[in-house]
Amino acid sequence: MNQSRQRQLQRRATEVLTRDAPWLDPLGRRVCTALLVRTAQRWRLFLHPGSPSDVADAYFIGPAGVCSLLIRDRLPDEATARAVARHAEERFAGVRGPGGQVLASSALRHLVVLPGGGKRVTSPSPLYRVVPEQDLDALFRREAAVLTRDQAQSIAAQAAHRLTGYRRVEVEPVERAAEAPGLLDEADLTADQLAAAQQRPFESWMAFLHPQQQAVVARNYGGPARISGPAGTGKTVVALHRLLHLARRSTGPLLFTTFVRTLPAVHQGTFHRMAPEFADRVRFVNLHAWARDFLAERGRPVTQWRAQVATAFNLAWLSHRAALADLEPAPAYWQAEVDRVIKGRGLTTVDEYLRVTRRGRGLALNPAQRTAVWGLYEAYERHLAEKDLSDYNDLVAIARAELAARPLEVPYAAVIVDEVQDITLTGLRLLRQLAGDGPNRLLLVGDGQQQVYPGGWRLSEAGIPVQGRGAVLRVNYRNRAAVLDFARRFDATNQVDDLDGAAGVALRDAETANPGGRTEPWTGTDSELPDALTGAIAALPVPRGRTALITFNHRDLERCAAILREAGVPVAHLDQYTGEPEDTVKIGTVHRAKGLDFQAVIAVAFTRSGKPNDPAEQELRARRHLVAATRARDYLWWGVVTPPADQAP
Ligand SMILES: Nc1ncnc2c1ncn2[C@@H]1O[C@H](COP(=O)(O)OP(=O)(O)OP(=O)(O)O)[C@@H](O)[C@H]1O
Repeated sequence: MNQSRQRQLQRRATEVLTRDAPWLDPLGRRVCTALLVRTAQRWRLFLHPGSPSDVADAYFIGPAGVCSLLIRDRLPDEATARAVARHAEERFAGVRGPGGQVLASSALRHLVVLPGGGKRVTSPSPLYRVVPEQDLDALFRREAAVLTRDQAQSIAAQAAHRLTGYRRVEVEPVERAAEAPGLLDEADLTADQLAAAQQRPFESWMAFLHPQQQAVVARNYGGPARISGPAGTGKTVVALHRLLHLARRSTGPLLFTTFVRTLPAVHQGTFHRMAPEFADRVRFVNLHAWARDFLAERGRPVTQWRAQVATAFNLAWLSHRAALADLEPAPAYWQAEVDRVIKGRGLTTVDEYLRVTRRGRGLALNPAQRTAVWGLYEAYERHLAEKDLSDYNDLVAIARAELAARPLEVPYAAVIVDEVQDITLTGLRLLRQLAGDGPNRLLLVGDGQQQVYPGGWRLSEAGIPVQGRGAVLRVNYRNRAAVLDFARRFDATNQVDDLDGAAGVALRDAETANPGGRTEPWTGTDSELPDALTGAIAALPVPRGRTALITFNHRDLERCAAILREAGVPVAHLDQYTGEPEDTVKIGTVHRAKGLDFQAVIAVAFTRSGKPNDPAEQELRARRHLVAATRARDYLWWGVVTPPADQAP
């Protein structure tokens, strides 16, 4: 703000406060003057008259959200802080936004403003942030914005009716001159800034939620809980809001984890933008990395050599394939059997394997065949042991044993697991061990229909009872209607009974929130693909940087990436994606793209000649296709590459 304008506004603010808020002490007067100046730029300030009590001294509403302020010369006690937070939540509960949405409780910020000049104080309570008066400017920084100007105005208008006992104060704007860069004011939330925000995986922190989403965020669960719902219904959004809700109500560390290596960094970015004060308390990390770090800290580092682990399986396969020769599936099927069924379920004897229900595996195996598979597994284990190797399942098993022998010194206040459908049964057991049994400590979030790895389980098999504590979301906010319609065609069966018998919702039954959208199917041969793909990129209806190219295995990804590079299209691998905007097409397999959002998606599926797949493989493929298609918000280009006519099956 330029200096003469600033001085004029300050003069006006002093006059207004002398007239309308005579009760303010010197600190209150200084702080309120600084805030009042901003009301000329359509921030809103409400002051509570009289001596300090257990409600906020002021509410300040603008792009940085709804801030309740205690302006004091010392920190409040815990009871006062809690009463202030409760009062704020009650006053703003049910404030409406666009389309019947409600203000998320996480858009409320509780601040204690202390006099400047002293040394910096960290908040002793998770309920509020301490802001020295000289740091109030931080509220006006661009990065602090969680509301658009219109949203803030609408909330302030509703607050005026709800904040009985408060007085609204404001100053008249003075003529605008050139601004110092970096701070937010009236004209700052322009299309430019919103466009920048939209490049992030979430358009911004969702300040408004569906009433059902907000209820799930704030609910008190008596034990482990489960959020389910089809693609794009806001499960991750709810999980992140829940994380903030829990962070404000606890003091210990929190864990947000997934099976996928690349997702935590993206969600960490979103969470840190909204709640920087909790950056140090929440760990975002995938489950295997957590286990590896945990074991390293305990002086038991586990080194994994992926290529050598693959060799161990290949050697086992060579010596045992004859026993499975009558059965059709390729080695990858048997590798998944060992990985997801035998080791992933923690089976230790052949008898257990003979009895187990092999969920989602398609092919029925008789006892002799199961015994043969067990032989394959034992050979694999021998090859691993010979080279002192551990695979991912071993990592989980070693971490579980270590945790059982010596629990965490500082347990997690809560553990939130996203994309839970792809975690193995032993992974779930590890998470249960980590979270313990207390209420609100374990939240599992996911959708069985989007499982991209084979296998399946019931939560009860992991000893995680969620009956009565399951919530199902059903409004799809991500995909425009045309994209959603396209994705619904995939017959993706749910192999994960994630609600333990309670009825879930399939994508087919999801409600759509966004009309419009466009899809473009293409079918052709491999030799026609380069022209089709480069043509699709050239004709994208959205900026290239907001587009992802998704394939269903690495080989196909390499093929498509080579075509794009040849055509001079800059690409960036999803392995390195953190959600920050850049002008490259993001490329990756569906395993890396799951859980993410892109404005446009180009998906390329190769159909290959050979034996028809078994039903389990077909189901898995349908689920992967559904996941890829539902990554697109506005535009989906769906390419199917068929074999040349002389090689057709
Ligand atoms: N209440 C809401 N209002 C507007 N947009 C929303 C709302 N809830 C979620 N969204 C948007 O919908 C998209 C999908 O949200 P999110 O990724 O949380 O869904 P999800 O259920 O986890 O999806 P998936 O299972 O497909 O990964 C995001 O772009 C998010 O910003």
